[in-house]
Amino acid sequence: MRKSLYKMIKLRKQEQFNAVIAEIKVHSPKHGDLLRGRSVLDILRTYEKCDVAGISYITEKKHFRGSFETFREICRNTDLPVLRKDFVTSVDEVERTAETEGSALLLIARILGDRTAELVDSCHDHGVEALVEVHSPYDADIALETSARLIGINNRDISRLELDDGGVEVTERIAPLLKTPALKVSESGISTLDHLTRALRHADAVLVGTAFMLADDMERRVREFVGGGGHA
Ligand SMILES: O=P(O)(O)OC[C@@H](O)[C@@H](O)c1c[nH]c2ccccc12
Repeated sequence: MRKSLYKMIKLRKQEQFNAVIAEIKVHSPKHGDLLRGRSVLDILRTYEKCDVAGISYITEKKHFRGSFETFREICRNTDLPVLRKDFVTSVDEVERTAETEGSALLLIARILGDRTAELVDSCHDHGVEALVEVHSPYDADIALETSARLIGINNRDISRLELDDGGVEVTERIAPLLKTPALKVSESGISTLDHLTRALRHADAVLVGTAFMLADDMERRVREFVGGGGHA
């Protein structure tokens, strides 16, 4: 059964956790190798222990060294919803995602422009949730024209392939423009608890990769971000 990332974000919020989508990021253009000898499944187990809302994995090969096979393996090995990140531009890729246990697919408004709505509909037709990613007021308008129930605000400029640091001020600027019942996810460049608090003032969830992958004590770092859930 495919799990819903949308529902899991809502559930974590109800449980008074911070809704955190944790990215298993194996490589980044800026930091190079982020696995540092660990396995993808080890990282998955750590994230699972920490009550995250979902898992994100980048299948793009060239810049992020991802693989579709690893995405499948992650999906097979967890009960959490899994988001596939890639630079998807075709219905074929939506269909390929729908053949896995994956929950959601990233669609980047900057890349898809006026085809965004069509691909969102195609996701929904295939039972896959769409997370439409925006970075500018122009992208926000595109996202609002779609039926997406999840909108990601990327704090980094994806066209610069992560060579910028990205700032939470992007979320602060764009989120108020998104007048929609869709859930908002602040993505990228969130590395401190201050960034987290600022992002969650405007967004329902955050998506964090690099800061977790670089942490000396990953489990501790993720728990700090997820917070107490009322049990602390
Ligand atoms: O590692 P960070 O700064 O925490 O960011 C994670 C995630 O948001 C980022 O990997 C990302 C956001 N949108 C993307 C699109 C493609 C590839 C990667 C991404």
